[in-house]
Amino acid sequence: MIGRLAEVDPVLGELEEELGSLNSPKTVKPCTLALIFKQDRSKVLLGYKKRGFGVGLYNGFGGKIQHEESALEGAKRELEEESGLTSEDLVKIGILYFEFESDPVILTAHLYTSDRFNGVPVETEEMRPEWFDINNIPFTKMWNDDKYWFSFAVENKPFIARFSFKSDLKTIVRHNINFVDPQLLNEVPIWYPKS
Ligand SMILES: CNc1ncnc2c1ncn2[C@@H]1O[C@H](COP(=O)(O)OP(=O)(O)OP(=O)(O)O)[C@@H](O)[C@H]1O
Repeated sequence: MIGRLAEVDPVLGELEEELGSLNSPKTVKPCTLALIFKQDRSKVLLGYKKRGFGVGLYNGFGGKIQHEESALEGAKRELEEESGLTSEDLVKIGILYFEFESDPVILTAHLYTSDRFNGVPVETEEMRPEWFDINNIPFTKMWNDDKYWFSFAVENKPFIARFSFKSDLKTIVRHNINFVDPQLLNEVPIWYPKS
């Protein structure tokens, strides 16, 4: 049977098959990622990661989705934990699949944006928040995939993308990006890890 992702692109279909197969050696790590904009979208809030995966890089706010939590619930929780902000208006704008050479884990990032939020950004143990002008995003200090998709999030163009990294976590050996119907973003399963 052809799955929802295979309908979009065969490269995503392979991934869907691997993640959906009970015998697959691949395992998934579902994460969230939230980008908060000023209401006129002139600035975006990024966090400088002080520890853990992606330390030393600027990124949106997010982390692992807990078992049985929805992606949206996880996105709201992680946003609050890492930035001190709350938002009732997170809109899903993308799904990113990341693979790393010689690593069976496929990291998925469920990407949300919002230009309405409550609170004032606070520095936490994990992140130091900073507003950036939308025309001056610090791509050289971010994950290398970000420059490929960031503008689509800013412009509200729903997409699904897949990136394959070398084990240096820097070199992208293959990538593909597909614009999709926004409805599809909510239909693709989260594929919680098997145990
Ligand atoms: C490879 N290219 C990448 N490009 C852009 N963003 C990336 C990324 N790879 C991971 N991310 C994001 O980085 C955060 C990790 O979150 P992080 O909190 O460190 O996860 P961690 O496993 O430690 O979970 P806990 O927060 O402890 O639950 C999470 O938002 C995830 O979407």
